[in-house]
Amino acid sequence: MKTQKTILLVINPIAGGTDKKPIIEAFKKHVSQNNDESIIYETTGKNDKKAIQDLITEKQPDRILISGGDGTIREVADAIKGESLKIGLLPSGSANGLATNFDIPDSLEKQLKIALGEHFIAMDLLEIDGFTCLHIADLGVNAQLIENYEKSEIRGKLGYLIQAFPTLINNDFPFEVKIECDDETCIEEGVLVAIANANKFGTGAKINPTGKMDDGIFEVLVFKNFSIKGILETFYDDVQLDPDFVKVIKCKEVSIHSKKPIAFQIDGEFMGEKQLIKAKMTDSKLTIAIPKSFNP
Ligand SMILES: Nc1ncnc2c1ncn2[C@@H]1O[C@H](COP(=O)(O)OP(=O)(O)OP(=O)(O)O)[C@@H](O)[C@H]1O
Repeated sequence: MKTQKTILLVINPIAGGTDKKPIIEAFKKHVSQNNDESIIYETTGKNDKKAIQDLITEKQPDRILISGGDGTIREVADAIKGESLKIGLLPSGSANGLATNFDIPDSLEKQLKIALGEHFIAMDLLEIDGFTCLHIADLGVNAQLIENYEKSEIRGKLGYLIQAFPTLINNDFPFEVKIECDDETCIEEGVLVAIANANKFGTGAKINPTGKMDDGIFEVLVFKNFSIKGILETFYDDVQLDPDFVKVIKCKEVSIHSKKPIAFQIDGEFMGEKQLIKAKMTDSKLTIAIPKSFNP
């Protein structure tokens, strides 16, 4: 009988622009302390999904730890779709929206204990226009902000704030959308339409306080007001879900139509300008090791 476990680390060497040696060393130490076997796969940015799938077939790992940003987690989620493999998170990207949602701590030692621990969530996975979405996608002001931020030189929250003002003065906002959900169709005007499985943006702002990540349902949120103060509070603080400010629709499938092309993003990645977006809840779940204190 196989008693020794095999733990695969998928690590993105360029994520967050940081040196990954300390992560690799700490990973090896923790795995060997448990008398388990460690395997390391460094992503290349080309054909990683296939390489990860081949490694899984060959080595049959018991768990996959992921060190990178949301892009690397999405790559692994796509590679293991339909399999019941457990994953753990060692966030090291410039954007770690999913880890922020699970309150994963900053300390690498604590991250490793959680990632190799026995407390899990079976997280819902959304499919939006053929792409996997882990936590939040949106149309409008936030996606525009991400595009402007990607083009700018200033990083971190300050970079977002500096970009916020020209973004908000953009003539495209507010915009009108037709939303066709499970059994509801409505026309709304807003500055941001979010499709949310999670509660928080990568900035930590709790935009969807009633959302649960394992309930088989997602929320469509329409932020209606064109108020700079309201929008900034939405990004950086917890929002009050005042129905005058935000409409919330719970559903399993949605089509969102806009008369004009509007900036769109999935999990912090700018996807271009879109007029039609189709999102649905999938049957796949992602089993993720999370802190014991996390209450989904
Ligand atoms: N060795 C590599 N060289 C160049 N790009 C890579 C490499 N490995 C992965 N990538 C790319 O890294 C991206 C994923 O990065 P991820 O989101 O995990 O980290 P990040 O630091 O948050 O990235 P970003 O700065 O784009 O937000 C993917 O586009 C992937 O193709």
